[in-house]
Amino acid sequence: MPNVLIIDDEREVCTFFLHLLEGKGYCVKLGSNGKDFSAFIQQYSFDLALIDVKLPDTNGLELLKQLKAIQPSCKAIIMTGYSTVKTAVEAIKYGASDYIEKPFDDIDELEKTIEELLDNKLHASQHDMYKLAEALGFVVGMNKEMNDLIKLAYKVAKKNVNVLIEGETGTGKELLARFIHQASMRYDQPFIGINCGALSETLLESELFGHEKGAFTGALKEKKGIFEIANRGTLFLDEIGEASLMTQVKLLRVLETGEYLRVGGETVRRTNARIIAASHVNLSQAVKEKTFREDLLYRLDVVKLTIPPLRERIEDLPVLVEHFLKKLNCALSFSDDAILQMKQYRWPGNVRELFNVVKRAVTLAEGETTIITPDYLPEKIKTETNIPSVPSDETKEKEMNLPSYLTNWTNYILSLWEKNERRLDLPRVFDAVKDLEAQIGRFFVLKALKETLGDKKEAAERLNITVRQLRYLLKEKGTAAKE
Ligand SMILES: Nc1ncnc2c1ncn2[C@@H]1O[C@H](COP(=O)(O)OP(=O)(O)OP(=O)(O)O)[C@@H](O)[C@H]1O
Repeated sequence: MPNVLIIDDEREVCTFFLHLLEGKGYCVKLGSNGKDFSAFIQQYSFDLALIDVKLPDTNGLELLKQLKAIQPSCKAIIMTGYSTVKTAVEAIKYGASDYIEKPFDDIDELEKTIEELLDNKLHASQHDMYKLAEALGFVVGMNKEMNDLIKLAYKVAKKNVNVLIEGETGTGKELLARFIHQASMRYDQPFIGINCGALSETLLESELFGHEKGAFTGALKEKKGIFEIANRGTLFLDEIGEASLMTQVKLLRVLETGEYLRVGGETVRRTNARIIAASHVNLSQAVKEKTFREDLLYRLDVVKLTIPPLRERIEDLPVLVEHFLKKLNCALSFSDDAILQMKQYRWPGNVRELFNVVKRAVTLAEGETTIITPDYLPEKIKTETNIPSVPSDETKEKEMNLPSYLTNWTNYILSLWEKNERRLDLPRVFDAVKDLEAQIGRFFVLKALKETLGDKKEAAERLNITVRQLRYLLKEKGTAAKE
């Protein structure tokens, strides 16, 4: 019989779950604060915990972290009010299986979610997730960050929240947006994309909101905007960072109220389109530079998904190449050294650039050979080598991705080893070795900090180093290397 823990300070919520779950034969424990949680978690082992975000003495995220540290196999659902949806999405990143919004208006859906978690159907739904990605030609690969990203995307797809996708050009932002649309309840409604950078201000406004006849010179007929066409579907606002400040104000109004006016119109119209916005520039930075409105960013990034650049998931290059060869219907293959060379390149144009390189190589090689060697690669790929990327401060929270760093590092050293060139820049190898030491130190520190909920002293003790060394490994400013 599954053991379920409910932590909520609203009596009615607790009573509701007690009736619902005891009726199914589950064993239910009720608590109303962090203290109750600690007492129960020491005493019993749970299969599922439903935790409210807002509690009188703590918040649900803290409890979730403790739960995952003490009873990692216990599933968790976070309960939230609409205004705390952002926190709920954070919770999924910390290991919650799902979140539910209060008040609960779809009890059947709620029961289904709970039953699926307890029956371990999560695995089956992940299977569906990979099948959907495959059907859309979206290669997920082995990279942990990409896998976490797609799992989060799949979970939030079913919720009616706006999503912001950030990532360098060509990383697959639009493909991910399509994946979210297909995984959502809106899959049978239109998915409409618009590039906010490609149109002038007036045209963009008229594309978004539509216009009335005679609204401006050239507006000979009335026209529906894409907010109207994508109603009940998904609206993909690509390069949102390029929208003018005026357009941003108008977008903000629609996002706040769901209402808008056609250009030159007076009738207030409503839209129920779900917004997925994408940007290759970092919008928080754009806010600092005053080119993007903070209130609009707040509305858009209820869920933020950042796609890593290809060079940070280079272990997946072979499977992407394989996928593109299939897509091109081509029986050729790449030689090992061609793949190795490609792994050394920085790929500023990311997956799109990779696709173009594969297409070019296939065109050149067809009729000449069945194995594509480095000779068929562009000159820049043959000459440029890529030092394994050092995780930036901004990504340090989410990465925890030691295996992928180690794979990159090993590939890099092996490529130098196997290059068989007469000259080798040994100091570069030494730099890479130094980098390896620093990064491994940092990965262990980040892991320890996660386990100690950010307590630097405790983390340093666990690692047998001083707090000062720990801060140095985190590259905190003003910390000297040695004591
Ligand atoms: N994970 C992937 N699997 C398969 N194909 C991919 C993947 N990521 C990107 N692509 C392909 O790369 C190309 C660029 O992808 P997409 O247009 O989604 O990128 P983007 O980030 O939206 O680009 P931009 O910033 O230039 O708008 C497309 O042809 C897409 O199919």
